[in-house]
Amino acid sequence: MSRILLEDLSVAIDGQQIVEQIALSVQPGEFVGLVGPNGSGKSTLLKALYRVLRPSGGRAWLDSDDIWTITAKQSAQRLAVVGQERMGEFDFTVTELVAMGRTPHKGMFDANGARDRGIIEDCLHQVGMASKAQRQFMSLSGGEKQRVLVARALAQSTPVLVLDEPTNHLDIRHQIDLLELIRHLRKTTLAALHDLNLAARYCDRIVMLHHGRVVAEGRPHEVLTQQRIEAVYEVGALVQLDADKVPSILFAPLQRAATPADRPVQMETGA
Ligand SMILES: Nc1ncnc2c1ncn2[C@@H]1O[C@H](COP(=O)(O)OP(=O)(O)OP(=O)(O)O)[C@@H](O)[C@H]1O
Repeated sequence: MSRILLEDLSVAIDGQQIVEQIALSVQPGEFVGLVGPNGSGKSTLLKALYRVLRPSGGRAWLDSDDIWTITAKQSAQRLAVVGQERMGEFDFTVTELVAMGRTPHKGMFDANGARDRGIIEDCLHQVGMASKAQRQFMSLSGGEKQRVLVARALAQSTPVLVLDEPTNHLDIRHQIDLLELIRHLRKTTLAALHDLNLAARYCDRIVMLHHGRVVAEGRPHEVLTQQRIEAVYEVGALVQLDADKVPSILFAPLQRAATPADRPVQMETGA
């Protein structure tokens, strides 16, 4: 089990601070959701963690190692990523692509052994893509591609997962399936998520960014309050807590939610 710790982490692009002095931890086996409006710095922060953008200040630790001081191979053995970048022009079958996840565990010329093949098959099953194992990746739908990229990350067999909008392109059933899977795996997971209701239901903790800074951190019901959502996202929000204190949120344009008559339409109970 591994722990992520960001200490005063800042990232600048072209001399402009994009995220500033981020303090954040993900404990072993914890699933932490990174939320915030468009442009708040979620991807930038994650890129500093998965070694695409070098921090301009502070440190990113993986247990007792600064993530920027270990080798790429060591990092890939410990931390798997589903980023927002799409694959280039090269085409592979689904199996070939997921097999790339095994690379950090092998020597340069090692072929996939029976154990690797078993892991690849298992990961494809986990994301519901086993039936398309022989398809060309480029021929898949957006959601199918996303699930294959998740399978590749799982095939890396790392204790840590870093996911940038992993539910991108997925229909609601596959969003739920994926978040159920991530929660069930109990890896140390930091994921940027846009859907606050799903983040509330599946994350152990939520960190909210705004203008490149952490504005709130804690359990979902502590972070996702009406006042905070309205201030940060500039939308009206009605927040209800269930018996387990899991928030569910109804949204509306801010000005329309200001008066009770204009609040979001009540959910029909069917009763
Ligand atoms: N290469 C770049 N050059 C200039 N500005 C950049 C670059 N990459 C990111 N930014 C800016 O940094 C800010 C944060 O971007 P980032 O992608 O981290 O936000 P985000 O929270 O992930 O947004 P979204 O929810 O839209 O994916 C944005 O204003 C973005 O325009």
